[in-house]
Amino acid sequence: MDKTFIRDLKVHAVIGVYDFERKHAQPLSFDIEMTSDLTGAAQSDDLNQAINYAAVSQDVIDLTKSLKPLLIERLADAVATMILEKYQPQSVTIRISKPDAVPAAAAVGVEITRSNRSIIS
Ligand SMILES: Nc1nc2c(c(=O)[nH]1)N=C([C@H](O)[C@@H](O)CO)CN2
Repeated sequence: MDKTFIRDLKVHAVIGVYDFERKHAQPLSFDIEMTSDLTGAAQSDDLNQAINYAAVSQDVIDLTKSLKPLLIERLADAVATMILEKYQPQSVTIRISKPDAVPAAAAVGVEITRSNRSIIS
């Protein structure tokens, strides 16, 4: 399946369970993969037929800055739901890294995959 991807999208946002994390924004990095058939965009050469990765990036930044979640899992799920509903890929995989959370680690975080079927109930 074809993919549109965003790699290492950097966002500063409030996230975390501890008091000190609620007082200051911290860096996050997103890797996002969206599967869809890209044949229509390729044949038409029309951005409207594609998943606009610049628009997705801005929506991810805006949602992340406004949500201020405790858990990175909640953020990942909210971002996946927004992308599925607004951009209609067949599936989306979101990996979010918190590079400053555990000093001994290069980064910690989560990766989730959601498909359009999984949000239809
Ligand atoms: N699975 C998770 N574990 C932890 C999270 C999280 O969001 N998901 N968050 C924290 C703290 O906020 C941490 O980032 C501070 O070091 C701990 N574990």
